[in-house]
Amino acid sequence: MSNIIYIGYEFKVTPLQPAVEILIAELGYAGFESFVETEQGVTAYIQKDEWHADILDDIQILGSDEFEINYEFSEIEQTNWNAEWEKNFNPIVVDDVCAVRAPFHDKFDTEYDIIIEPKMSFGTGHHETTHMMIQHILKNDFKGKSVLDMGCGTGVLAILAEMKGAQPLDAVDYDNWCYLNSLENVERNNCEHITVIEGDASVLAGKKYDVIIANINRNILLQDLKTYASCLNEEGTIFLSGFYNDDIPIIQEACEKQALKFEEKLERNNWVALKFIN
Ligand SMILES: C[S@@+](CC[C@H](N)C(=O)[O-])C[C@H]1O[C@@H](n2cnc3c(N)ncnc32)[C@H](O)[C@@H]1O
Repeated sequence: MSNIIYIGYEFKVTPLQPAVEILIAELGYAGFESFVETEQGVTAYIQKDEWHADILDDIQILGSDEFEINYEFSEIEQTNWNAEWEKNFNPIVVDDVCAVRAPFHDKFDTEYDIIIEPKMSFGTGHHETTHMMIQHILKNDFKGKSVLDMGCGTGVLAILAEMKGAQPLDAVDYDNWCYLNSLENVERNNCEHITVIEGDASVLAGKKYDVIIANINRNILLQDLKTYASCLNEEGTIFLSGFYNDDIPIIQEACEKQALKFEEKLERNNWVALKFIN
């Protein structure tokens, strides 16, 4: 079991919406990785290693006159966290086709039914970027394709890609907790073709894929795009998310440098998920 220490911020928000939604989006961008919506607002978690005293300086909604937002924060033992999460995880259904739910929820009558126990890792499908990446996967052909899910979180995207016929698949995350959680979820969903790897772009040397899925964040994508592109087979496809509309020009420029051509954009709440082909 990983011994990562988290800092948890309990935000009390009045009125709740749309403030909570905006707050979660801004905190995600600042490096917070998990969120539990509560009756009074939201509790947000960030790894202690990623935290710094000015972490909330760029969270603009905290300065808004339209909402009252108070917060307290404290260090959290990761293991104390699961029960709270379980109480607050609602299942979601994307485009009436793909359900993402916890083991304790009833089964949905959808074509794809993914069971995820995310605990501390990102990827319940609640986040706009996960939702849009699921939409991209649903719309595209994965039959017989080799796939890399970079920054796999819970493994949800690799699991859906396998359900759509992809194989073999690598699901990579540098966070030990996500690595362990993806292993669990892969097994829970009876996936047989996914190899879960703990690491960053350095584990990709010499590997080749037909499709790369990377929902991470703007800076990591800009840093590692060249490596991803070098792993893409001819006529391959790459899906990128974890950034905002305003970031499109810089991401697109980086992709064009790697001879990747823009194909499609999905957008939710100012977050985007882009498709490029080579
Ligand atoms: C936004 S979450 C996406 C999770 C999941 N793929 C989804 O769509 O819900 C990004 C994930 O990338 C991982 N990550 C961040 N930087 C990374 C890096 N340099 N290499 C590998 N994984 C990374 C994080 O640990 C996190 O699990």
